[in-house]
Amino acid sequence: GGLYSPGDPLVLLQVDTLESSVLNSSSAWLVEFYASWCGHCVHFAPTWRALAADIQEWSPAVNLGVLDCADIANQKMCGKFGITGFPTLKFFKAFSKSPEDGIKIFHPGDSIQKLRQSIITNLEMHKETWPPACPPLEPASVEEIRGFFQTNNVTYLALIFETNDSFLGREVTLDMLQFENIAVRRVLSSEEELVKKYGVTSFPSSFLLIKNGTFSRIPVQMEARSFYTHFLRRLPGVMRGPYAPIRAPDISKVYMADLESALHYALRVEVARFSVLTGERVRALKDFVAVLAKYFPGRPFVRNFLRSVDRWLRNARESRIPYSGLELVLTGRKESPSALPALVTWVGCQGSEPHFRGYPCSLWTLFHLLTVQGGPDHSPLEVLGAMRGYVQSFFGCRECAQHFEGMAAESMDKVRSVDEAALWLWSRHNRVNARLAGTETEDPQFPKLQWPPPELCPLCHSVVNRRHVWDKAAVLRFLKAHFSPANIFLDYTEPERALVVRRSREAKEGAGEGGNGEGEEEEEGEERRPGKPEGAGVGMEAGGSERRGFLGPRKPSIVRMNPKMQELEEDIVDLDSFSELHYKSKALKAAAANKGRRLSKRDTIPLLLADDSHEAFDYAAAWERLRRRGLGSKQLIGALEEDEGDALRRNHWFRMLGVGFSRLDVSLCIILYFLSSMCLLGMYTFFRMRTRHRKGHPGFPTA
Ligand SMILES: Cc1cc2nc3c(=O)[nH]c(=O)nc-3n(C[C@H](O)[C@H](O)[C@H](O)COP(=O)(O)OP(=O)(O)OC[C@H]3O[C@@H](n4cnc5c(N)ncnc54)[C@H](O)[C@@H]3O)c2cc1C
Repeated sequence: GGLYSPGDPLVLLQVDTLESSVLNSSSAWLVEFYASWCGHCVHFAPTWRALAADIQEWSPAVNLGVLDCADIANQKMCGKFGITGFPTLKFFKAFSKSPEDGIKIFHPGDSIQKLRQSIITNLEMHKETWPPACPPLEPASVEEIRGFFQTNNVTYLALIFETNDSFLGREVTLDMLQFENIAVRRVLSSEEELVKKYGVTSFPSSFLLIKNGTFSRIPVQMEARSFYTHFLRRLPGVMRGPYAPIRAPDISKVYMADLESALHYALRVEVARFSVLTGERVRALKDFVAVLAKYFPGRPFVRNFLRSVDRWLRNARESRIPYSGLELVLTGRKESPSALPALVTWVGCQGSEPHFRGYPCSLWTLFHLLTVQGGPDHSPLEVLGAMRGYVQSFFGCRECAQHFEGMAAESMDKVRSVDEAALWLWSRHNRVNARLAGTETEDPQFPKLQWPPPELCPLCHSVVNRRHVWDKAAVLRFLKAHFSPANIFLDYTEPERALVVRRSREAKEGAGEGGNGEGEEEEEGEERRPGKPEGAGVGMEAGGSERRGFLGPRKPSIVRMNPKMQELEEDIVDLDSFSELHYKSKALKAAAANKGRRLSKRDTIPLLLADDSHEAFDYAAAWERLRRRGLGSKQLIGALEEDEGDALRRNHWFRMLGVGFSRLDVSLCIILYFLSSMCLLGMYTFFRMRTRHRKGHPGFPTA
């Protein structure tokens, strides 16, 4: 294997990603071309890795990458980039046009500091093609500082006074690139007016100017990069800007990034575990993709892509499909290859630790979403059946699959309408939530609640005889609104433009294959595409970290444990437990809103694209570990699974709802209108009577 791994904070380039990454990029790139067998490269790797960690905050002004020229697949590409010895470091200015534009940096033996400085020197060589994300690095003038707060919308300006040969100011400027509400400028010791104005006597030293006109010396133990950076990042109001952050997600939204990541993970990781798909798995995959193609309310190019995969699968009549064939369709040149992201990005499903939430959360979200997309005339079991098949055939958590299959076998076939299907899944998911509340799989910052909590849907909850009862009609309305396309937000999705560029590049690479393939069948593509396509790994998983169980205190489940009561009424919790739920959901909201944890885009987990399973983060294994440790809530499972959902017992409601919500809404409006008129009438009568009464008692004091 290569000298670097996906856990390193640099980009592992390959034959098919090198050019698309470093050419025409809005970032500058510094790439190490190495050979894994070369001793110098082995010695140099720790330096390069450390440099990558040291300047990772400089992205996206500049990115660091590596390419292993010893990999046969990359050899030609290394030739194209003029690599003759190893390691070779090449700097590509932003918007470089061709491989020849790479500037060789001749000192691979240099220290990290030297390399860092070399990056700055090269960044400064940009003229009209300055990388858009890179702040100005040139020394500030008196005029610029004088009008700074008039022309820049920031609260703070840090001035770093230094001699001409110092890199400190520029390093701190780049270190602060991802932070908003602050700017950093270097001021040269030769800039006498400013030096005098701030009374600077030693270099380097630095001053913090605030928008309100005040300024003070930055109080640091040492006039050094890390001290400045540490101080500046903690100023009130300074926060990560648009380049890095995934801010605390809003629990009332559904995020497309989660859904697209689920598609990617399901199709390119979970299904990829099987080198050949046969029998049930073929059927399950076909059903899954068919409902995606039909109902996934994605961006148009993603929908096109899903339709083309669906067409391909429908045409594959054999009872065995080698994954390699499907993979060509998923990454193949004509089939919108980049419609699926190459990374998973969890937004609404991001956990407070990498081993929490993520994929299973996104899978639930995806299926809830799909259940509410169909109209009343659609087959009620279409989506649920596809989910059942997918979970049974592919979901890596085998214990989850077993439980889910248990629930499905018990009552899924009693579902009679699309609305019932949505409610069935909602109620079964809540059972799972109840079972898992307080166990090791629960993210302490996202407690497993009975969902939707009152903050999200007050009307879904009511209290009868001091017991909490769901209003299922309201729940259904809520599900339809929450999982409607209008509530899906595109934050942190890869913009279509970037994907289109990648697509057209891949189309160019597949020269000779005219047409865009929309509406065409693709079987002939199988034999022709050379090389190993992206995503070829089997059974690989995201992230470098192992899934750890959270061994926090066991929280009480909110579902009442009395099995007798459950026989009568599902979805009823007692009121005390319900307050607990309420409290928990408050905590959740607080966690989401002000916990102060801003999730970083770097938390985005790059997928291992080779079969690097030793580092792989394997949900199945993790679940197995948890299982062996014992979830401690088996009794609850038993109790819960005994009880049969009563979603189907209130059929008259569904029939009534089946008429359509608009009519229901209109009736509600009329009732409300009537009630408010009655209220007004009542008030009118009351005041009239009072006036008459007063008239009769003139001595009564007036207010
Ligand atoms: C089919 C399936 C079976 C599973 N079985 C197990 C198991 O047996 N053991 C185990 O340890 N883990 C199981 N998991 C994983 C577990 O359910 C969670 O997905 C995981 O722990 C992550 O939890 P989470 O906090 O992100 O929320 P999740 O429970 O994954 O929920 C994801 C999102 O869906 C929404 N949501 C929550 N509840 C509902 C609801 N009732 N209706 C509609 N939307 C809702 C919320 O917005 C929530 O953030 C299963 C997952 C799936 C997909």
